[in-house]
Amino acid sequence: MSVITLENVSKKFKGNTLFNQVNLNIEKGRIYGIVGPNGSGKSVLFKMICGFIYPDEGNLIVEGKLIGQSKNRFPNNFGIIIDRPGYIANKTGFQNLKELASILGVIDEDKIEDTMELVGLLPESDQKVKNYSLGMKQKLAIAQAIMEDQQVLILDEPFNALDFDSVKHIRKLLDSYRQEGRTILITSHNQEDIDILCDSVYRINNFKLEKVI
Ligand SMILES: Nc1ncnc2c1ncn2[C@@H]1O[C@H](COP(=O)(O)OP(=O)(O)OP(=O)(O)O)[C@@H](O)[C@H]1O
Repeated sequence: MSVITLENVSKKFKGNTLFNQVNLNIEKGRIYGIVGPNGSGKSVLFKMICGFIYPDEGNLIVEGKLIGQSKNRFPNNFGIIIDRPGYIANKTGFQNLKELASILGVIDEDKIEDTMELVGLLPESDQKVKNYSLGMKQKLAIAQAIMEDQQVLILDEPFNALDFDSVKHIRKLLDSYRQEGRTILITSHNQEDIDILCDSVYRINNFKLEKVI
């Protein structure tokens, strides 16, 4: 079953072409890797898929709905890491996640605590996010992306700043999500992450997505 479809999607910024007539089909229950050099458009691709920016041409269809129309500006139920999330620096990790969880109101405090433990953060810690290390901030980003059991995860560099054991742990977690039937898109500059996790890999090349695996 196709979860995300790109049909002839093109995108330019100030005359600089990033994507030209790109087609892509993302199937449920698989992990996809998007690779390419710095500045090739990986984050822009993810932002288009999430409805944060719109293609100049072409269609983006998520679960059968055309993204960008008034009622479907953003896909529902995506867990997203793109760029650095805007945390409230003076609050703890738990308080930040609680604020985010209050938007949809579908999870309780126990679920937030469980998710924090799952990614390797201490829910009861009174440490404010402004004093978090880079790796801890990354774990908090992962926690917000998964805490509501989001069925599609769009993860731009999810392993950034994580230590070796944490990388192994998060890889296992993503693998278990795939087995549950969730769909995951990741970028990584670490080829090992891509090789270990991904069922399909696409490289941005010549303004297209070239299938590598
Ligand atoms: N809102 C924007 N306005 C103008 N140019 C933009 C905008 N967003 C991205 N770009 C440009 O698009 C290009 C692709 O950026 P993008 O962040 O997608 O690269 P990337 O492949 O994710 O790179 P990296 O590997 O460094 O993370 C860059 O040249 C960037 O400057």
